[in-house]
Amino acid sequence: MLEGKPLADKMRPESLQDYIGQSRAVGQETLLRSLLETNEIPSLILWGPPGCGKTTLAHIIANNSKKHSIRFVTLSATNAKTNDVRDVIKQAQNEKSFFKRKTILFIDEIHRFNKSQQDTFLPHVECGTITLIGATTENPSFQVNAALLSRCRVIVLEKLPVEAMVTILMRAINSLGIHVLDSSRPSDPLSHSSNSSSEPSVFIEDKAVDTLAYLSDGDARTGLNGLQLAVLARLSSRKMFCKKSGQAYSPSRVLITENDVKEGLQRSHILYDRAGEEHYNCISALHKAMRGSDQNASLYWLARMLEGGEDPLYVARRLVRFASEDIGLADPSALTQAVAAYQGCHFIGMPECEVLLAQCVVYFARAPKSIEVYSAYNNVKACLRNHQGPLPPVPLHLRNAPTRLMKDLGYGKGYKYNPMYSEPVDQEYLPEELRGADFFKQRRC
Ligand SMILES: Nc1ncnc2c1ncn2[C@@H]1O[C@H](COP(=O)(O)OP(=O)(O)OP(=O)(O)O)[C@@H](O)[C@H]1O
Repeated sequence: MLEGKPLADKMRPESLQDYIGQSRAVGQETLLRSLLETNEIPSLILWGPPGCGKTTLAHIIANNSKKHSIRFVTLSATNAKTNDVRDVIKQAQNEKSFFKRKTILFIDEIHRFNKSQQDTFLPHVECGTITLIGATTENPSFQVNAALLSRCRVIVLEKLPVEAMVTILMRAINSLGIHVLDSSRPSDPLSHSSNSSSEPSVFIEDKAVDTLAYLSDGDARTGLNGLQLAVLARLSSRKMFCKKSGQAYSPSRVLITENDVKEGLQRSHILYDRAGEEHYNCISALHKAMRGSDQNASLYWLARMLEGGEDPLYVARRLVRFASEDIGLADPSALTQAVAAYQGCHFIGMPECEVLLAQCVVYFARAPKSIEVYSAYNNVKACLRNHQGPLPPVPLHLRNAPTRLMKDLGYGKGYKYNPMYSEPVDQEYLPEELRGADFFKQRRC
């Protein structure tokens, strides 16, 4: 059972009965549930974080539709070309006109198709030649053509909660024949049960299951792969031990501990809590390392986040902020670099975009730093916050006077239009009571 395909693939549910959680999207009372049960599948966009069950839900729909002789075709936007899409559409047209058979087209990672590729489906979804099911981890409002989006029902799938993760892991644990040890009743697992088969009995601590469920951060694939690696690592270390000590490898009992699952997770997915504290700790460490001009530490914290599955756009957004907050006018092109890195990440996604972020992070670590604008702006904000009473009015000479009445009220009166003067113009731009304020030197409010 542990050899060959990843455990996550082997455990993929075949029907809605085994599909855990996501009750808001496909619970008993939902519209989608009734549509699926009556096999009235509308075009759908399944939107949710990695490993929450988008592909699985599409597979369940596929199983259902095959029973009703509906064709189900899958394409992945990461490698499909526009021609592949055209072929599928042509085939769907033939099936519809000659055999009256419907086609459901599932496109994984639909956000990776550009807008014109997405346009290819539009008329065929509209006239019912294909029912489109797209899966995406990205917000479809930005990633899917508005016209296509308006013809699809968007189903939002959520990160799987810890309890759902425990259920999914327990299903795998049971199907692998692993025994769960109850930590409230400590006993030696090696004397737990007799074992007459040629396979070793595998035990897992209950707290190891909880830890795995918690650290998988709502991603069932990560959890199942972590479990698989922990079991395989334990079994092979047992074999190694027997080999080294010259003992014959005999059927025995193997215990998977909390540490084993942590190690298993670390291998499949660097231990990193994307939603929790670790996320904020790492981004803060990256920011401080760049501020301190330490290029090695900057790269290290970047890699910790990306290898741990962090959203590259989250990091890129922080870089945009850093460019102005910490580098500012000491190197104004830093902001251009950051925005370009953000757009690049947006275009190509992970893993290709990692080097864009690395380039930007090293550039920032090496760049001269200035907080001049950042501090001055903070001084202005403090000035506004601390102001007592009503804020001063905009001086009349600085006001625009688009109407006669405004002119009559003195708007714009006495304003000196700078391009008309060859000498520096003596003119006040701050309200009267702030005259002489210098936010760049110190607060004066
Ligand atoms: N709701 C669920 N119930 C039971 N098992 C699930 C569920 N969601 C995911 N799984 C398990 O996790 C594995 C990965 O899920 P799936 O491929 O559906 O994720 P996904 O949302 O399509 O992720 P990605 O965006 O990374 O492709 C599945 O093979 C299945 O074993």
